[in-house]
Amino acid sequence: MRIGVIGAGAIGGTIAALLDRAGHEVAVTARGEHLAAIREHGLQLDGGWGAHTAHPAAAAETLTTAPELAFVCTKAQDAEAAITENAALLQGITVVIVQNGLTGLHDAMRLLPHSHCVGALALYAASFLSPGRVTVTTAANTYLGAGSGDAPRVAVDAARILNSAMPAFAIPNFTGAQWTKLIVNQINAMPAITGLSVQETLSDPALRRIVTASMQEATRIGLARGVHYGSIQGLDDRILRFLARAPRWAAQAVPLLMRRRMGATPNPGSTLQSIRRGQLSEIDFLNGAVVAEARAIGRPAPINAMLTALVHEVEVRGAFLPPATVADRLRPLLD
Ligand SMILES: NC(=O)C1=CN([C@@H]2O[C@H](COP(=O)(O)OP(=O)(O)OC[C@H]3O[C@@H](n4cnc5c(N)ncnc54)[C@H](OP(=O)(O)O)[C@@H]3O)[C@@H](O)[C@H]2O)C=CC1
Ligand SMILES: CC(C)(CO)C(=O)C(=O)O
Repeated sequence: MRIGVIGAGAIGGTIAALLDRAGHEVAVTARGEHLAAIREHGLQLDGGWGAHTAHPAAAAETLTTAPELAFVCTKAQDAEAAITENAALLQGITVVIVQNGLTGLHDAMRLLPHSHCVGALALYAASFLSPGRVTVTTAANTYLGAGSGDAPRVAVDAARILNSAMPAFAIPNFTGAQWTKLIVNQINAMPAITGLSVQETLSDPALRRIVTASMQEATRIGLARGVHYGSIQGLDDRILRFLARAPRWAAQAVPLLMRRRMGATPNPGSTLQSIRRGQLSEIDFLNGAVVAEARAIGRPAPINAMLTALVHEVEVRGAFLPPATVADRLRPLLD
């Protein structure tokens, strides 16, 4: 099958390389040194799903061939430009938006009224730390769907094709699963602020306390918005309702579960990876989304607001903050 991957970074690069290994005809878009490296040496994947070098047709911005199925795998802030650039080629086909945050699928549907848009949540973790090279640090499922009911037929079909390359399944209540992933992504901010891996930040009691508090705050906002959390990554509506009201010492079981599922290979998280590359991060679509959802119902989300502000501070200063400084800055907000 002819498959296009728009934004072949950590997540898209993994999808592209594994679909190539499964025998599909893959074309990608990428930029700068990464694009040059893919053209010269191929797209090199290693880590959790083994090593493979793919040689996809690679271009900046616009796919070179019309795909029969496409994946959009940019960071949230780049998705609109990437989709618009490729809109003509995406008409009439299924387009899978692999993105954290709450708005990716909805925005794609608006931009591509003549395509079949499907959302996807990658539970695997991947690092794109040097041009042309992607490492899978945690191998795990990808879930596809749309809306709050059963998965639409196009999601089932797209999941079956992706599943030829990596574990992928269609799920019901995709909207609720996006919220569950937003709670999981509360672990992204601390590495971006401190420069440490996700595992290191969750192993530090003071930092874990903050992550637990931000997860609890985010979960309560979701519940106040009427969210029924979807079941992914060992979490579901029942566990997240527990997280929302549990004392913090008990609630930390959730970030500790995240750490255990991640395994031992250090995972910087996708937000820290952007910062290390000197790019603006996706934080406004992660902790920032919680602040926006809270504002919509006239509630504050001070911990998520502070974490968003600290990530922006690191983006501007170009220097990470020591864990003790982060703990001091958050202390007044923790009860
Ligand atoms: N990495 C991970 O482990 C996980 C990430 N996610 C989510 O998946 C999504 C993708 O993240 P990730 O793969 O880490 O991001 P990356 O930054 O690694 O990859 C995105 C790629 O898209 C490229 N890109 C952006 N805009 C365009 C464009 N207009 N044309 C061509 N290429 C473009 C970027 O180039 P450039 O670098 O030049 O901007 C980059 O190479 C995010 O929403 C993230 O939160 C979800 C689960 C795990
Ligand atoms: C869950 C996690 C941290 C896995 O890498 C992720 O989704 C991300 O990096 O954005």
